[in-house]
Amino acid sequence: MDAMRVSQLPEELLYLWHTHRTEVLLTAGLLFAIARLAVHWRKRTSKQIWTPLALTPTSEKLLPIPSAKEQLAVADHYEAPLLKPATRPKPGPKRVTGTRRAKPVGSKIDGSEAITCIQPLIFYYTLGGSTKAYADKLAASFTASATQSVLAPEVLDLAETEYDDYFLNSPKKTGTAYFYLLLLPTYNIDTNLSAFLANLDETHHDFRIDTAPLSGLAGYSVFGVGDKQEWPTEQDGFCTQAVEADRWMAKLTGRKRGFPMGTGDVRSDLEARLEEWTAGVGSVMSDLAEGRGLGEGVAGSGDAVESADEEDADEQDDVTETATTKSRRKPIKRSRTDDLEDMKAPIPVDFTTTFKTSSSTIPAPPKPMVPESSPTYTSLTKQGYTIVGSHSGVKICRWTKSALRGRGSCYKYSFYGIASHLCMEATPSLSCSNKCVFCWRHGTNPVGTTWRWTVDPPDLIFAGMKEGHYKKIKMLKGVPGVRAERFSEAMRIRHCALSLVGEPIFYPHINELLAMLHREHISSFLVCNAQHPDQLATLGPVTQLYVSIDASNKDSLRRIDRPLHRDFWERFCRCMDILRQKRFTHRTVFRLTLVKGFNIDEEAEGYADLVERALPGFVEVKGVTYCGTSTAAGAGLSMQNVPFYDEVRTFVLALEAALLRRGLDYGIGAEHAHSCCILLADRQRFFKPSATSGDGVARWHTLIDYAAFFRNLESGAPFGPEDYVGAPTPEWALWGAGGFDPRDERVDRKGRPKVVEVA
Ligand SMILES: Cc1cc2nc3c(=O)[nH]c(=O)nc-3n(C[C@H](O)[C@H](O)[C@H](O)COP(=O)(O)O)c2cc1C
Ligand code: SF4
Repeated sequence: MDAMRVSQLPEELLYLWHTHRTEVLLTAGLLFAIARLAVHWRKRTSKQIWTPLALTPTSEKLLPIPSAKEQLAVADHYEAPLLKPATRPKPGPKRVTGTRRAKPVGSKIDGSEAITCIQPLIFYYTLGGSTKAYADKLAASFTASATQSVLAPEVLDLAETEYDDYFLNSPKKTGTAYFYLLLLPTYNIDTNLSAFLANLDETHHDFRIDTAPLSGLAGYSVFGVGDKQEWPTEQDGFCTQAVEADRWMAKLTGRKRGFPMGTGDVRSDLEARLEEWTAGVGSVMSDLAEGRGLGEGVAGSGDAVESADEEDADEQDDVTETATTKSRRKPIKRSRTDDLEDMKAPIPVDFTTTFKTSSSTIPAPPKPMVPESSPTYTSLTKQGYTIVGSHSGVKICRWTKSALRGRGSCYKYSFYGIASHLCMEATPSLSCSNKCVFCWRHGTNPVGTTWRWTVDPPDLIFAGMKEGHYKKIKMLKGVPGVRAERFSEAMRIRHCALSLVGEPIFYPHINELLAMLHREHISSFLVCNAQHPDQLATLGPVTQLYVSIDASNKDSLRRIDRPLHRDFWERFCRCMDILRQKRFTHRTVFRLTLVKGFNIDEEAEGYADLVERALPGFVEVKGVTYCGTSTAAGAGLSMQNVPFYDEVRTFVLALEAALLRRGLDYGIGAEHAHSCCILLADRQRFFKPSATSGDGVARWHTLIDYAAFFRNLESGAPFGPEDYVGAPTPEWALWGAGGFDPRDERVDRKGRPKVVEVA
């Protein structure tokens, strides 16, 4: 029986298994999981508590848990992650944190190290000996004027100079900052000078060397000695090696051109040019010694706003320039608004928020038009305006910069002989009584039919304008291509265009301001908008008096000028009659700004009627310049409204014909294709035989004899525009010749030479 039960046991077990296998398996799995968890928990606990510190004798003894401080102290050895969960390093480039310190460019001269004196070093190169003689003369002049802060110069012959000592590293002496003066002739043959220039080039491009190894210098300036008889212009080769040296030095010093490069012709003006340059360089070194730096706008020494052109030039000069060098300056967004006068001032500024009209019946005391604390003030200042007093402004126009670089003046040079680098553009009233569609200011400027602001005295305005203008000119001294002689000339204002923004005639003391200009022999061009007949009637002497004629009839004028005065047409017509009277005492000009779709089509006859009514001496016809702002676009203006030069020409011919039909003898006296501007002039008065030529041939005489204007004015006797007619209009400015002075270099937007095409 027992044996039988035993034999049945496997079967029973199998049966039990089949019946309970699920429970058995589940129980086993659960037990296994509990066991695993227990083992795992034990491991963690033991790791946390029992792991001995490295280098500590191993023992089975329970060790105390180290404090956080202790853990940090042994961080290299202790396995910290269980106390502070480890963060996995993110894949990707290693991130370096911390503050990057800016390299102290020019810190020596900007005060991080005390500089007690400037040491000028005069480098020269010579083959024939003349440049050495000039270098010695320069040294003698600086030695004579040496002080404790600007030392007597050392003179170094480049042929005997170790380049690496001076052009790879700059000399170092505690408390001394060095200023390099380079006097260089030009040779179109291979000389040591070519090797010197090649060395500068190599240093700049050597990737092992900082791109500006000479940035520790206080500054530098180059003077070129050349021969204009054989090499009349820079393009022909005049002083090209000096130009090249100047360019390399700008790069090697981190743009520390202390004074514009000077050039002199050995056969004519060298002595005079060198004298000017010496004076300029001398004053810069004195400024440096007195801690005033190189001046705003010169890289490495301050505000670079006005040096935007340098960036352009460098891009064009050196396409391999590194990002490091470029990143020194923020690219400056150029607006197309530089030629302010052309477009009635085109930068949008919100004046409206500042001047809310009071609902009170008690008249509020007058307020400043543009207070210093206003956003308008900040905005205008940022855009390069200098706000003078509380309602006047001054700004350097792009033509002034262009003329300083020998790249041409504005149309007023071709028509009237005004060199742009001698001209100051300003206004004594930023406010106006129109909202012209082609003006950026509409709806945003302080407008009004009467003057309702505080009035600044004219002497304050005049002094502030000059100060602002000269300050801006000085900012340009480090800009590449600025010519030393033009820079020196620019430090004496000869002309003032009162036309920047607003309505100059609105200023209650306009006559006093004009008299102040004239007393300093600064000629005056005043532009007004034919809305202030009373002020026009009482206007005193002006060298040239403009009236903007933006439309030929009432409807068109309302559409385009959007005047504030209800009686705008009556005012306009009265101004025409006053101008007719004034033609005997003033040189009067109509300025027509052509806006396609607004005031060109079929208006020639209407304009001819206005000319017949006012009989201006001249009619300037100019295509509008689109300023590309949203405000202009909001006024319905786009590039489509800018006429082509051909269209301006066609219009002028139509106007000339319309005038002739009325028996008015006007003809085309000059043109400036570059500004899309053409000048019609009264033949009776300005087309005549020249007094100087003596050949009896009649010629256009649109230029002004400024000296004669002041002579007449100071004589006290009555005089008229015929009394200060200048020399004949230059051949290159006449109709069909284009109007660009061939002595200037014409360049495109990138500074490349441009071929002048004329019809
Ligand atoms: C062979 C030769 C080539 C010259 N090439 C130029 C030139 O390309 N551009 C220029 O402006 N002057 C040129 N010159 C004029 C010299 O720069 C000028 O005479 C200068 O005063 C020479 O200076 P130095 O006497 O110190 O050597 C050249 C003169 C010579 C003799
Ligand atoms: S007249 Fe003077 S301000 Fe006007 S565009 Fe010419 S240079 Fe500039």
